Amino acid sequence: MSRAPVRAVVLDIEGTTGSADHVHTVLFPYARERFAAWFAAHRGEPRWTRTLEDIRTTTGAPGLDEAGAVAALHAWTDADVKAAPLKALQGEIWAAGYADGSLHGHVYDDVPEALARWQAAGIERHIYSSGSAAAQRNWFAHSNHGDLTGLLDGYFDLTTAGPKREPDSYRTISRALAVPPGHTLFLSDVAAELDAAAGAGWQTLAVRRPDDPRGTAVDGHPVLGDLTALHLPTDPDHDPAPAAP
Ligand SMILES: CSCCC(=O)C(=O)COP(=O)(O)O
Ligand SMILES: [Mg+2]
Repeated sequence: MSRAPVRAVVLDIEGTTGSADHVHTVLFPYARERFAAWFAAHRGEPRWTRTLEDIRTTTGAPGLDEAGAVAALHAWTDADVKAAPLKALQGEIWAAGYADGSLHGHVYDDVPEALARWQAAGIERHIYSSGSAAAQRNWFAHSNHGDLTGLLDGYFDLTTAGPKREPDSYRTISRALAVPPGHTLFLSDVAAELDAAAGAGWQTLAVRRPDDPRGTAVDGHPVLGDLTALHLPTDPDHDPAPAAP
């Protein structure tokens, strides 16, 4: 069965466009070591109150104090829980690390060229990650290949789309993009995310990097080792920039 031409590519970060190892051994510890200092530095400010409230709501513990909130952040980090307050605070702490040059985002060598190829073909390019949209943007703005944000059209996260393993999240993105699901391609290293996207009617392809310790297979999905050979046919019936009426 032939597939509809792709009008939008949506890409995962960790394990797909960038190194999962870099996220887990560089970014996560960087934020983990700074949660307590962040609370101490911002005590009593509106963002301190808002963050504490968000953590209380997410943990279901209305009486949680600052020390309890830091403990929850540590526990979520250690278990890689995709909790929105954790992702927001990680993004804020990482931003300072990018700004002072102590952090960079890792992007695999084939990714900039693939994004540029799709851009030239008039195909939209969006990121969907559990990291906050601000964290995603900073990752690509401060990557090992320089500032790649000019190759990307937008960023979806837990707060704007929802969890990555639920088809409804992909339906939300489809509405935001105004691109039909069948014309949207999702690339990820995680079978459950690909299953959810397929459940929303999207096209899917798995990506498993050769350095991934989980091996090269992704349950039930055709797999690419990189994006070099992913040449997407353009849609002759679709003008990505229609003239104003
Ligand atoms: C640069 S965004 C940081 C990645 C992150 O925090 C994360 O949890 C990765 O989630 P993903 O959905 O990209 O697997
Ligand atoms: Mg991933």
